[in-house]
Amino acid sequence: MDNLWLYLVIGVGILAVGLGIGLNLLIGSRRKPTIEREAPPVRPAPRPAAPTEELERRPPAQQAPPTPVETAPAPEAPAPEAPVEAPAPTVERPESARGRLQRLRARLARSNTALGKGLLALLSRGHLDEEAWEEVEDTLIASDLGVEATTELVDSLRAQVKIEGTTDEATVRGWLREDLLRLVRPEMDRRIASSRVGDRPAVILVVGVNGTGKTTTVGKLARVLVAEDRDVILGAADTFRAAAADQLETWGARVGVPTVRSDKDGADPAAVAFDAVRAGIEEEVDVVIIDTAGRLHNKVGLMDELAKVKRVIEKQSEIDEVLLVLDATTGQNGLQQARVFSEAVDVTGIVLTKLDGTAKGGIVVAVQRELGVPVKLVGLGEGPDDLAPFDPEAFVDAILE
Ligand SMILES: Nc1nc2c(ncn2[C@@H]2O[C@H](COP(=O)(O)OP(=O)(O)OP(=O)(O)O)[C@@H](O)[C@H]2O)c(=O)[nH]1
Repeated sequence: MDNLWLYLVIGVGILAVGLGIGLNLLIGSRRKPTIEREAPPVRPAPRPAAPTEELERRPPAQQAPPTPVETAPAPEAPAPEAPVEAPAPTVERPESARGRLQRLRARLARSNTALGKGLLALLSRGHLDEEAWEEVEDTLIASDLGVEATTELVDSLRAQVKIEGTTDEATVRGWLREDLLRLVRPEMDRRIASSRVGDRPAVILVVGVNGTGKTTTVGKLARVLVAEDRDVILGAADTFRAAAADQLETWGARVGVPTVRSDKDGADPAAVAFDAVRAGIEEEVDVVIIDTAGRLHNKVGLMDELAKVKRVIEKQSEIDEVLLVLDATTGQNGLQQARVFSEAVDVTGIVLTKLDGTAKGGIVVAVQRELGVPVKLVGLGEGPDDLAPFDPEAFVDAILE
């Protein structure tokens, strides 16, 4: 009988220990996945599968390899855990740069319809007296074409009307197209430096006052270049506005482009620009694009800072392109900004943003005359692919549509 009790006690003991171990295992296996499921680092995102060999050869700098995570075993049937590939973060393949302006032409036409239609209506009226010519002039001035270009255009039109003696709409449209195109200067070189120069990347510095769309433009430009199969690195040298680096990084991550930045508020922008160019050289990318601050305590401070950024970059590389971003809706203000910036840095190209929201397309001509450098890109909306290479013919056709 005593033995029976002893066996019973030992039996219950073994059962309890067994149950305890079993429970522990079960709870343990359920807890584990919550730790492992932590999101893998996604900064910066890898580039999308690219069709060219070049892209495969040169992954972007600081690219994090996909972190293997372990899947959680099904609770009902615990099975050995097998490592699997983390799902690749979605990286967008931006729209090709070619033909973007054609797609966006309707927007340009819509906002400049008053200019084109107004001019054509005036010019094909039949008898063109002084008052009518004055109206033509006013329409052109209102489009921000500038006095000089307006006078040239009106003189040319008057001469043609006098010689040909006709104001037939199709004929007038032809003259206008020719004259406007001449003013927009289709012969200017509008290519953007975006190919490696010897053994270093092309370096693009983007400048302009705050609010013109500078950071957005850098992000959109990265997309244009990625669509052209370029390897790009961004430099967030706008350290004045804390959120600018985050904004830029987000733009880059969407297309798998890394951003060199400082996490310190108010860090030295020249140092960030220097680091970005160094990363570009080390990673053998095609192009480094550097965003700069547009606001400082005063104009002199801003220009001094820009000049310093330029000097520091030039310690390791030439700057191949300085793009000045101007808001097309600001008219004379934009021209004034163009003057100030061109004194601090050699502007090589202009980006005119917000052309979708203004009838002042004439600013293209005015700003090119002011600086003697071409408009290379135009912003026609807030969408990620709403930045297009400037095409003089498509532009003039949109105005006269
Ligand atoms: N409609 C329209 N909006 C634009 C265009 N380009 C930029 N924007 C808008 O303009 C606003 C300002 O853009 P940002 O890129 O933040 O301006 P920023 O010049 O970098 O400003 P700071 O960083 O303060 O110097 C944003 O709301 C953009 O979406 C454009 O071509 N069309």
